[in-house]
Amino acid sequence: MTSIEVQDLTKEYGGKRAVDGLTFRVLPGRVTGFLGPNGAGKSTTMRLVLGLDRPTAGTATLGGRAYPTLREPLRQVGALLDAQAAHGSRTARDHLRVLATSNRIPDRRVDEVLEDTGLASVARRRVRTYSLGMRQRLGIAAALLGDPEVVMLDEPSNGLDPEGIVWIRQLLRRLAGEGRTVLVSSHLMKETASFADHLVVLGRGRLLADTPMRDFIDARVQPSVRIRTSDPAALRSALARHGHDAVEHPDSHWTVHHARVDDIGRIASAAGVPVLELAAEEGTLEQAYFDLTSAEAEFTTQPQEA
Ligand SMILES: Nc1ncnc2c1ncn2[C@@H]1O[C@H](COP(=O)(O)OP(=O)(O)OP(=O)(O)O)[C@@H](O)[C@H]1O
Repeated sequence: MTSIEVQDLTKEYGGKRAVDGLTFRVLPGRVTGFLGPNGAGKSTTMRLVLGLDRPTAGTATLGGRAYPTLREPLRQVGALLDAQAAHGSRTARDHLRVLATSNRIPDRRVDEVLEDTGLASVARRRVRTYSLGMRQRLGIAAALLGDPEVVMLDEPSNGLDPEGIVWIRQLLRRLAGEGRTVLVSSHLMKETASFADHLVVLGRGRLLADTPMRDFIDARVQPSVRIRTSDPAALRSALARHGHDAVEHPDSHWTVHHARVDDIGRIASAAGVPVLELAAEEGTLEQAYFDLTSAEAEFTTQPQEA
């Protein structure tokens, strides 16, 4: 199977570095979430991998080969970069047939991907009548047309309805399960957490993290414990005796920060505190991401004077 290799990659636009000495690999069999603030260089990196732009320095290859040297590129890598790319006056089916013919892909794949992306019933409508979500689906259909080993999608959930969001999650998991190399950029942290195994995070064109998603979160967010009791005074003093600080919430549950659920359970039980509810609160990708990128954002929102 094919991986994406980015090596010492740099891209300057008019002296400004959009991508700055990047090195990472995207491996087959897992979904890699591609994260970073606006302007971090995600789209530029994808464009460089697809040969749509030339690097100032370094290389971006697929299975060791530069995109322009691939003999039948759509069969090796499918990408969604810009959902507006399809010609508005064509039907979705014609758009895909043109792509299939020019890449020597059998016509039956057109019907398969239309079916896969839920567009079969609207395939004879002109693309200009499509909603943003339908265009996204069409872009994904085009990316999958050549049954490629590598799939790169730039913000695929954009414009999708709730059902579409569940669909894309399942699609990405399936593609990775089939052993493909899947790179997906997104600004939606809950979404990314639901489909990614691994993360590559950029900030100002540089690599900030290249790590399994679970490790990324665990390294940055301390776990906490949620607990509810009918005897708050007893809970508070039992926790205090063990050096834990607890915060009470209006709905009468408590959060114990920097704590593990096993330890808090034992403390409560040993002190005879009646426990109505006890749960581990895992750190979220969103918390970990903000922890990493807060100092890196290219555009930070300035508080407005009232
Ligand atoms: N064709 C171009 N000409 C000049 N500057 C560009 C060009 N393309 C990208 N840039 C600049 O390169 C930087 C990286 O942009 P890029 O679109 O790759 O970021 P991104 O991480 O994809 O951002 P977003 O999350 O907003 O899509 C930005 O400062 C952007 O303005």
